Amino acid sequence: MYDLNKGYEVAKEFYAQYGIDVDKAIEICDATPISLHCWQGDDVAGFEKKEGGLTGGIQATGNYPGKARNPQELRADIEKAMQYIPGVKKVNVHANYMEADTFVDRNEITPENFSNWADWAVEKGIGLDFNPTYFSHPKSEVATLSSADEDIRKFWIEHGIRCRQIGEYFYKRTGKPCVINHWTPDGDKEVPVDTIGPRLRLKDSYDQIFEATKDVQGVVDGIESKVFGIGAESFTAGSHEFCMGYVMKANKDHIIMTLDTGHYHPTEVVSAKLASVYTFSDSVLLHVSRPIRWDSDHVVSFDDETRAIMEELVRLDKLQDTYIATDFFDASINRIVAWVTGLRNTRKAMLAALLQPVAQMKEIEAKGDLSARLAYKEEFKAAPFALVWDYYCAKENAGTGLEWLKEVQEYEKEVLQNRK
Ligand SMILES: C[C@H](O)[C@H](O)[C@@H](O)C(=O)CO
Ligand SMILES: [Mn+2]
Repeated sequence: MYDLNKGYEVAKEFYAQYGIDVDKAIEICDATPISLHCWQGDDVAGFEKKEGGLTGGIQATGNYPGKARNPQELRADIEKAMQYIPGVKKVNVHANYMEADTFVDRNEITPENFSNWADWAVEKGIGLDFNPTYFSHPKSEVATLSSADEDIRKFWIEHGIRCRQIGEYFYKRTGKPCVINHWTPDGDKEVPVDTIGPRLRLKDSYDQIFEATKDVQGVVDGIESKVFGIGAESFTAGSHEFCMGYVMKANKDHIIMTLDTGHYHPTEVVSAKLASVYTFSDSVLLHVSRPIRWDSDHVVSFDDETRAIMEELVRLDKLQDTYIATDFFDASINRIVAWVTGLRNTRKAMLAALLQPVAQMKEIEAKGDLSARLAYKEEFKAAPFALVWDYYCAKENAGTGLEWLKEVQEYEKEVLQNRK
């Protein structure tokens, strides 16, 4: 390993030329929570005592050995991954990761089914986020909250209500707000003749869920849209326009938009949407993913779009108002490597964005000096933030360079390979 302190001093000198306070950037980056999604650890399978695969138009492809088979293994793997991810973290749990000795259906889950998650989070001093699971269930085959079958719709409304109660339980146990993401895969292979009926029912279902739980405390609710899913290529009830309309009309602080980086047409980017949403909303839930040609949920990369999202949040001064969560599931590689890589890249993009002279660049733009604006933007693409990143990781004891990889590979040999 090279001399990290020396590297850090050089980087500080570089950034000082532009009036950038590197220590401050690290401090802000470190304090901004990222919510680690539990479902990378077992390919979205969950722990319900039932048979059946992943549905809802999403897919975890690959068959890499060693996935978590029970909640204890999953939490141990998450702990291992968190060791190598610097900064404040939360853990994002899906409703199908409930625990019980016997089968408990989705409309019957209670906080008790998540008490082990809460005990663990309290012990670790972390917050928990939550998600209703409106898929991988016989009653989700046609539709859930937008179903024309009133019994089915009621079943899922009850699931949504219970999820908000569990969110409040997480808040009360951890003392940290619980961010719930509401996503339903409801859609159609062909464009239906009636395109408004499912939306009116979906709206009514969300209204009923929020009305029945209006006294719930400490919960923030993201409404997530999607352009299409496998088997629902032509129509989704929860389209972007629907979800944006719902959030804006609800006009409630706790109901916000979820922007998932894989949920738009391939040429649309979330970085270009943030300012418009923030014109009308005070906060946003971000699902950081990496779509390759479709919502493939590849591991987050330190790529142009992830960097652009973080740059935009910093430039809008909205980093603190944005709930940042990861959402990907790669079953073709070591799942802990997937988590560590994706979350480190998310954090690294945040740090790189914080190491830019935003005030100066805004001033230059306001003066109309568009040539200088371009020169500044380009200059910071190759600025020495990696030296700051390495120093930060070392300071946080989160593994510098690829040190962490060796340790995860050892864990694979000692623990994951024994899982048959
Ligand atoms: C498993 C999650 O609920 C899911 O990834 C959701 O957030 C989503 O993005 C579906 O495409
Ligand atoms: Mn998502």
